[in-house]
Amino acid sequence: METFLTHPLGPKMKERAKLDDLVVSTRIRLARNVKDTVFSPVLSKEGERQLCDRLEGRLRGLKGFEYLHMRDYDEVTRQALMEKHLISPAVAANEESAVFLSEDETISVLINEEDHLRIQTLLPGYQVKEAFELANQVDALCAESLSYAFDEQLGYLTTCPSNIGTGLRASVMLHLPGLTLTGRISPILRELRKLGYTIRGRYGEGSDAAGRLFQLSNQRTLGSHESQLLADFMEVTEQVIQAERHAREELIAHRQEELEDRFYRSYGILRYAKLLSSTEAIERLSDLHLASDLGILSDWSPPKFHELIVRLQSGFLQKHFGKTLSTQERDRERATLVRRTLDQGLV
Ligand SMILES: Nc1ncnc2c1ncn2[C@@H]1O[C@H](COP(=O)(O)OP(=O)(O)OP(=O)(O)O)[C@@H](O)[C@H]1O
Repeated sequence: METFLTHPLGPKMKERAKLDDLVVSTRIRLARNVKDTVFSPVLSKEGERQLCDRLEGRLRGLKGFEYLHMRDYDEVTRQALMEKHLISPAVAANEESAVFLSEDETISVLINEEDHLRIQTLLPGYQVKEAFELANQVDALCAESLSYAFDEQLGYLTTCPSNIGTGLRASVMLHLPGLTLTGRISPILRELRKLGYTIRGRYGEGSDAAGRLFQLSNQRTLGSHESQLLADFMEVTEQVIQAERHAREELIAHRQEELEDRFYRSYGILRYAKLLSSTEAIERLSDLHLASDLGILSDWSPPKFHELIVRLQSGFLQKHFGKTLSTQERDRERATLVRRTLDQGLV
C-alpha cells in the first residue's frame, strides 16, 4: 500500500499527455455485477465480506495488481487514496469494500461499490480511446473468472437503472478557467445537461468544482453501442475544449491587464500566505496554471499543477506528516508547502 502514497501522482499520471493543459485526466468505468448474487443495496455487511473474499479468490490471478481491503486501513489512508482518484468516495467510506490496484495506478477494480464490481481506468490528459481499450482488457480478464449478471436484451444489469446496458461511464476532468472567468460556463453546463451529459466536481457526485475543475461524463448507457457512446462523448468534449480555447483568446485580447493583476495577486497570496485552505490554494493555483498557459508566467507545467492539487489535500497532507492535523495545522502546512514549491520552481 505505502508505494501508492509516496507520490501524489502515479508513474503514468506524471507523464505529459495529449491536451493536458486543459484535460487533467480521462477515466473509464464499467459497472458489473456477479450473476446469482443479490445486488449491493440489499447485501448485508456479512454478504459484502463474503463477496470480497470470493472475488479476491477469483481475481487473484490478475498479474501486477495489489489487493487492498478497506478495513485494513485507517480513514486518512483511505482518504488519500480517494484524493488520488484511485478509489471512489463510496469505497473509501465502506470498510467492507476493496480494490485490486495495478502497480502503475492506471487500473482499479473496485469491489462493493454501488455495483459488485466497478472497473476503472485512469490516464493523464485526453485519452478516451486508450482508457476504454484498457478497461475492456481488464473486463475480459475478469470475465474469465466470473459470470456477470447479463440480459440478452438489456445488456449488463446494474444497481442503478441509469447504468444498465453497457455500464459505461466515460469522463474527462477539465480545467475551464476561461469559460468560468468570461461567465460562459453556466449556459454551457445547462446545454450539456440537456444533451444528456453529467457535470460534477473533482470527487464526482455531490462534490463542487473547486479550481474550475469540472468532470464531464455521459449519463446514458443503454441503447447504443459503446463505440457510438464514446464517439458522441468525444465530440461533445472537443466542443467544450474549443469553447474554452476561444474564451482564453478573448480574455487575452480584451482583458489582459485585469488578468495579469489577478495572476499576480494569486501569486502574492500563494507566495506569502501563512494559512491556506485547500479550496483557496486550488483556486489560486488554477490562476497560475492559466497564466502559464497564456504565456504570462513561465515554468508552471500541468504536471506541477496536478501534483500539487493532490499533495495539498487534507488526507495526503496528513499522510505526509504521519499524524492527524487540526484544520489550522493543515492550513499552515499547506501554505508552507506551497511557499517551498514556489521558491524552487517559479520566478
Ligand atoms: N476524469 C476523471 N479523472 C479523475 N478522477 C475521476 C474522473 N472522473 C471521475 N473521477 C473520480 O471517480 C470517482 C467516482 O466519480 P463519479 O461519482 O462521478 O462516477 P461513478 O461512480 O462512475 O458514477 P455513478 O456511481 O454516479 O454511476 C470520484 O472519486 C471521481 O473523482
